[in-house]
Amino acid sequence: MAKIEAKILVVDDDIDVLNTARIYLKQQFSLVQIENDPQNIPLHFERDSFDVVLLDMNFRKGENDGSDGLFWLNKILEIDPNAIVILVTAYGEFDLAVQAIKAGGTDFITKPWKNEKLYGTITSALQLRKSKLEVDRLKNTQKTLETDIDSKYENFLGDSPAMQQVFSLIDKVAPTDATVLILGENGTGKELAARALHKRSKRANKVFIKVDLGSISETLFESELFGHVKGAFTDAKEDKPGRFELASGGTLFLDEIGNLSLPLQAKLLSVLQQRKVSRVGSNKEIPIDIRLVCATNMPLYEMVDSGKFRQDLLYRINTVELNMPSLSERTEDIEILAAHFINVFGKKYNKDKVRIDAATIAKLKKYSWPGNIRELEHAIERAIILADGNKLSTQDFLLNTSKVTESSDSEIMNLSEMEKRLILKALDKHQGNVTRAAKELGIDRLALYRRMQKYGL
Ligand SMILES: Nc1ncnc2c1ncn2[C@@H]1O[C@H](COP(=O)(O)OP(=O)(O)OP(=O)(O)O)[C@@H](O)[C@H]1O
Repeated sequence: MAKIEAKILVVDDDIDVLNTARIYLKQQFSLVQIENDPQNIPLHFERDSFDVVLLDMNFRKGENDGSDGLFWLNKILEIDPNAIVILVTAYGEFDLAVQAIKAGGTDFITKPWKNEKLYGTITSALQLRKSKLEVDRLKNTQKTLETDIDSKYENFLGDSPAMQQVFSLIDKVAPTDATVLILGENGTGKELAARALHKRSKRANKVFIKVDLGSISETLFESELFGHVKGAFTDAKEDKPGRFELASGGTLFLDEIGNLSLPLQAKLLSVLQQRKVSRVGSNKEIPIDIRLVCATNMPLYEMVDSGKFRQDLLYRINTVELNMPSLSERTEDIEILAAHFINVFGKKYNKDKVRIDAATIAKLKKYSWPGNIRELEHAIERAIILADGNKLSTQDFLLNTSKVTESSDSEIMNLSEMEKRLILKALDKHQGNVTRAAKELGIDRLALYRRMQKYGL
């Protein structure tokens, strides 16, 4: 039988006990070290890390108050707060065992032990060790992601009156636990706004969990959001918490909420009303403490009128509404946004001397930007890649603006007409290939499909 990959340290002043333990444990686990002087414990930890420490509670002969064991237990936990320590007590020392567990010990075993009992205790302790390390890893990942995102939030830009209104509303609402519904077209910064709300809330030090409801299938919805227990369905190999549980204490951001089908809307509503979830396959109710932020680019109020979105759900999620202006409503921000993206992509592509001239900015301001800031971001990235010298000029932007801008000067064309023409042009250019047309327009495929539907294309 293959040995279990684990490092074990056994500390006991009785050499016979140590040798017996070593002979048995070496057959089961990949690395076993023994030590008869607890003073050497820090040395062992300097040289190695251990998954499980088996620690005798009474070192000095004749002493059995366990104070030595408790001392060394504390020392080990000081060195490695994730250490898993199994205390070894004499038969009948239950009070001592309880004291040790309260002090941070994981489990205890009485001497003399049966090998199977020792094996069982160590293997379940190893599971705990694995989970602790995984939690640590996730915490670190979260921290790294947050540092990334923090720097992004610093760059939530906009001098226009429309954006100043957005910032002022975020400042007012963020410190409350009010549910916020963010409405706006694709690429207008809805996710940035949701993260800004979290960053400025009392929950800023807790997690921010995003769920893209547009990409979760009907079958996976419950398991993804509410979690499942092992065996609840064929693929449920182990217990898994849902996003609601993971977000507890923090903020849950439900993106694309307008894409939820009516049956899923009912399920979501019920959880929001009860503020409790049950994992799939379990009846146990888990209370959830989340700040909810939702976003969509769909016309939710019209959808309520046409019976596609539940009114009661809308009222649960729209305590405060935040409307993200489209880029065409705030063309005065194009200059600072362009400067910002030129800075970002200039660094990325080692072209940090690249500048843009006033004529090109003027041209960018005339364009309708159906994909909003995301489209501007992509357009600048592409222009920087294509630019030959250090100056971005109109030719570096493949915006299909020629016809649109010229005609928009001479005839009155509303935004929808412009958008429709741009979509047609992009589809035409890519022989009907929606993925490529969407990429060119700087929006995602789903967004393009929705717009094609809207214009009956
Ligand atoms: N005000 C802003 N300042 C700087 N960058 C912005 C701003 N708004 C959006 N962006 C950038 O534009 C891109 C799209 O933003 P975001 O993902 O927040 O939009 P969204 O409305 O959530 O999009 P979608 O509806 O497609 O999910 C991101 O890269 C974001 O960093």
